[in-house]
Amino acid sequence: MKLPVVSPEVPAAANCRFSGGCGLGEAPAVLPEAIAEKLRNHPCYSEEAHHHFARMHVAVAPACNVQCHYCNRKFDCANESRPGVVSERLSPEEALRKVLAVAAELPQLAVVGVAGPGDPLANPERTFRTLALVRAAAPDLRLCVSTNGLALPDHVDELRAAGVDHVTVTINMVDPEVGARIHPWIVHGGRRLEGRAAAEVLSGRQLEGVRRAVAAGMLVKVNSVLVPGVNDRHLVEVNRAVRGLGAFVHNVMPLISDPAHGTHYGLTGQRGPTAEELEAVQRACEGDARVMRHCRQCRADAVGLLGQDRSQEFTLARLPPGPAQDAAEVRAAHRAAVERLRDRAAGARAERLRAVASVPADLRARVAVATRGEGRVNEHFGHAPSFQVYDVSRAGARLVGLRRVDAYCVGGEGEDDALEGALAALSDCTAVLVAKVGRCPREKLAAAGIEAVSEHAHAFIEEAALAWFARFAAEVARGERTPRPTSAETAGEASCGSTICTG
Ligand SMILES: C[S@@+](CC[C@H](N)C(=O)[O-])C[C@H]1O[C@@H](n2cnc3c(N)ncnc32)[C@H](O)[C@@H]1O
Ligand code: SF4
Ligand code: SF4
Repeated sequence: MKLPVVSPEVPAAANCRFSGGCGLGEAPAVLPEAIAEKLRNHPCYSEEAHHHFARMHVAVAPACNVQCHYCNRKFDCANESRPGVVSERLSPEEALRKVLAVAAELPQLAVVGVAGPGDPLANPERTFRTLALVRAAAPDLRLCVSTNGLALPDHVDELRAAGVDHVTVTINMVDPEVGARIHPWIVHGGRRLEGRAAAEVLSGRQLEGVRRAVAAGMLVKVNSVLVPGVNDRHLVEVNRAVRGLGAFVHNVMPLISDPAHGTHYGLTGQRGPTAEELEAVQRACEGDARVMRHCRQCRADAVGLLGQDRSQEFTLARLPPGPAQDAAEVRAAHRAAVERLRDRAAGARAERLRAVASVPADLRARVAVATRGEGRVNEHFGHAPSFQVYDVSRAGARLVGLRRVDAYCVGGEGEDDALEGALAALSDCTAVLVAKVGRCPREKLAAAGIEAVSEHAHAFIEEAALAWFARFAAEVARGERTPRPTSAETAGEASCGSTICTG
């Protein structure tokens, strides 16, 4: 098999000290080197790394020891990207074949994770055999596990011995009354527990698992699913508890709820949060803690850069029949190229900030960005399945979240609805930066007060955002434009056009 060539035009990573994630531009200065090293190329733990490094999930763990009201793993659709969904389950040996095939094709691959479709630690033999096989065959790849935490206290030593240094634990509550409304039952110690008793055991084990994993030197990310009316007010307490135990980053994710998924929440009409509700909880949790805002809520067999799922290219039937080449040297060259560009971009960023230094400190604007990854404005408005949303000021561009929409430019009867959905999802933005946009959507965006900006196509996101912001600030200064309040400022005024939001 031919090895892919590492492009010298690897995107300028360090255009970014965006907050959230880890703000890796600053990381080496403020974090111990051992931690900065673990962040450098992990796309989920570092907002900046997610532009340049890929992950893959291997679906070796079908069983689960907890039931969540939002999860149904029986439903599969190749086009759907959401947790728990897989096209095929793998044996550990098949997983290794797939890892090596992906590693040979994707120089950006940095992380292999087990994230289901059930729970990795409810399938310990399969999970640990997979980790051992991958470790032996491709030791430069990071290993990562995502668990509900029920069995975590029993496996921390084994995880560490397996070379896992990133663990994600889903914690939706620390109050069993709240927990009973999210997790109807668990199986623990060979017994099935229900309701409050189940939630009490689950919560105790989750917190103990986090404590032990941190003590063992692992970086712990906590995922919380935001369920409006159930744990929205409670997640600040969860945040406090897990920070107290040393969790590194908190990922507050919106509930995905649809009757077609056959989940309890879907069938009972429990809605997901609006973009504003999600942002409000993330802000409340932020304080001095790290909050992840770039999570894509991936499938349990996701492959590629976040937001660029290539899982269907790497199904078992499509893998090369023989042993795939492990292209470790190509991955190392990619890492080195990104490092060089990080150094260069750090200087370029200072220059870009100087260009907006005279903008009033209190002027800010919210912009949406259509991107396919690599840190660039490189997606057509009508093809974007989601937009990254940034708040821009003279301090730089700060990611506030991801708005998922139905791509409207796909033909068919739903086009108008999809465009309306996108307009609603971006209703608190002043501009949308795109690689291209048609005349009709441009006019509709303008009528909704959103400027479609295509002149920075293929530029790096912060570079494009600041260039647009400099022009916007000049127009505001001349009295030609009025700054628009963001949804956080108008608290609930805007509605949400997200496909993950039924509200
Ligand atoms: C499918 S789970 C697999 C790992 C493990 N069993 C767990 O729950 O952490 C991966 C992540 O997806 C989240 N998830 C599953 N279904 C979801 C849904 N409908 N909406 C939002 N998050 C969901 C889980 O809470 C978890 O954080
Ligand atoms: S613990 Fe994970 S896999 Fe199990 S039901 Fe909950 S979300 Fe699904
Ligand atoms: S679901 Fe979120 S945390 Fe997990 S791999 Fe995808 S982006 Fe990363």
